[in-house]
Amino acid sequence: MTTLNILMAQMNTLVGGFEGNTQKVIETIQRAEAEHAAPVVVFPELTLSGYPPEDLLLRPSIEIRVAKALDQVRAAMTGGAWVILGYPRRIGTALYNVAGVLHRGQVVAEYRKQSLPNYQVFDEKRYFEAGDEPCVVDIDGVRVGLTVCEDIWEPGPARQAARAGAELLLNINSSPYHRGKRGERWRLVGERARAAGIPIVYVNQVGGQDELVFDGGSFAVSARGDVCGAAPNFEEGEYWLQARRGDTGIELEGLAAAPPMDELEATWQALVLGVRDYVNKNRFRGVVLGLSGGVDSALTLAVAVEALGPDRVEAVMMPFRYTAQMSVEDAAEQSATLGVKHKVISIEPMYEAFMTGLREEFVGLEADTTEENLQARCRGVLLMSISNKKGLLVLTTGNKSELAVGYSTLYGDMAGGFDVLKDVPKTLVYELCRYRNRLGPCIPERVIERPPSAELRPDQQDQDSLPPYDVLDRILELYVEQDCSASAIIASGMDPDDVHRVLRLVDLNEYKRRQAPIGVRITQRGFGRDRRYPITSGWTLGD
Ligand SMILES: Nc1ncnc2c1ncn2[C@@H]1O[C@H](COP(=O)(O)OP(=O)(O)OC[C@H]2O[C@@H]([n+]3cccc(C(=O)O)c3)[C@H](O)[C@@H]2O)[C@@H](O)[C@H]1O
Ligand SMILES: Nc1ncnc2c1ncn2[C@@H]1O[C@H](COP(=O)(O)OP(=O)(O)OP(=O)(O)O)[C@@H](O)[C@H]1O
Ligand SMILES: NC(=O)CC[C@H](N)C(=O)O
Repeated sequence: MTTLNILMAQMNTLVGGFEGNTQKVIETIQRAEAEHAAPVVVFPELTLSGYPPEDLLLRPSIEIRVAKALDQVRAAMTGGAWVILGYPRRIGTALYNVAGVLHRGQVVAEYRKQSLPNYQVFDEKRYFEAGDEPCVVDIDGVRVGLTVCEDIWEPGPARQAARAGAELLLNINSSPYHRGKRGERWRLVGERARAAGIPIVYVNQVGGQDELVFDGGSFAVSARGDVCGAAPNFEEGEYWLQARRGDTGIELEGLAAAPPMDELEATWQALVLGVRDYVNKNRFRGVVLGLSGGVDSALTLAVAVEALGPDRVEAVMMPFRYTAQMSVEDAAEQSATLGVKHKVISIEPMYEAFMTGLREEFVGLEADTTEENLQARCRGVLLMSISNKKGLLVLTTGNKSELAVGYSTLYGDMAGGFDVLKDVPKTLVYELCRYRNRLGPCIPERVIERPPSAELRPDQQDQDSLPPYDVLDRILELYVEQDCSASAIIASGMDPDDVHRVLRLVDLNEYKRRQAPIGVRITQRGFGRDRRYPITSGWTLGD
């Protein structure tokens, strides 16, 4: 009876980092060969280039880099491993997203991805041509079919592989996280396995890449469609399973089930991994942020410390005349609890200096949001100066609800490099704060309990100018994530005035979002690559 020892290489690659990625691939193959004579080592989609390589795929030297990396892998294959590896491959004038099968130093087969995703954050038709053929390889007596990521989201390719004789399907992936995606994948791949009548091994990459977080969670599904084992989410690792020939076909076993993870924990992990990889892969020493005593910066600090450790995180409280004493105290308390460097710098002198400089310009003009924005801008200048001097990335703290309605100041609290909560609605910010505090002391309770305020004028509260956050977030979810019209949102029971006001703000503030830093995507519709609206537009608002 044939047994294949399959290694799921749930790897964290660096986009464009061919040398490092290749080295990791080689080390993984060598470790696998030390365990078994002829292991099947399965890597994620576009392993050598990382995913998504975007316009690096258009650079003339891409082929040379891929060829060099492949040569290095082939030369290092001194044992009996079968390696399934992802890379871009030019054939004639066309570029394909391929899964190559390497054995004894040779590329013995190449499968060309057939379904090219071109929606949400995906843009593969800009770069790749689609393949149209199945690829089935005999690996030690088992007929193994190959597919690449989006292929499994459509019914065709798995069935096609089974018709071509595949008894087992290996699907290599670069599948980013969004809330609920693990369940979606399990159901979908289960259906495909049942329909094709063969088991499927699904190998995903892990790690942060700009706004995307790949959550790993590689898994195996039986021909009946049942998940028969899963690797952990959000962790790089190598996980073995066995494929054996049973009475009714190939059976998968030996992969333990990773403990279930609820969606709040998964979201927390996604934010942490997103920040860690962005900071480390861009070689920052650490991060700095403005800590106000409010929930957004409190949660941002908590994520940063989990991602990087307290020694790489600095918090700066920058009080002004409207800052409550409670805010100063709470910020200091959280910094002390987490053990981060905490600095207090008053913005009074710079604010006064700016107002003095503007005095003549502003003669006869009423005080308005200009003065409020100036406070935020003084803070932005201080944080960016600290960033420049110390090589620390400035984390901004704006959440999805604020970014949606433009409730933030350009070149003020929007100044910075990475917005941790960019895709986290305010109501979820609160849930995440409570989740974090259940793990151990972190955010002072008072920060979570008090009504949110930007403290830009006396006694200001966010809810003075916006509907309550639960209402706001419901409207935003329907409009931004589910593409509902104003009338559909009103028909769902929301107040018409609230709906019109919020939708108008969302549409008007496209210009602001276009200048916002990137941040971790955790929903199916973030304010990043998957929402592209014109700024200059004559479209009737809200329809
Ligand atoms: N279409 C367009 N294309 C390009 N630029 C455009 C533009 N429309 C306006 N602008 C520019 O943008 C400026 C207006 O934007 P900006 O300067 O940001 O100021 P603005 O949006 O007018 O004011 C900021 C708002 O955010 C609130 N806020 C600020 C800070 C923190 C928080 C919080 O709670 O976290 C809330 C604050 O209370 C105020 O309501 C205009 O003066 C103009 O220069
Ligand atoms: N006194 C302050 N000291 C330090 N940073 C501040 C201060 N006030 C505002 N900031 C920075 O500007 C961001 C926007 O703050 P603001 O208070 O205006 O709104 P917010 O969205 O309610 O944020 P938070 O919940 O963190 O207060 C804060 O998250 C923080 O990074
Ligand atoms: N790289 C891909 O083909 C990813 C597309 C796929 N639908 C996913 O999100 O998992």
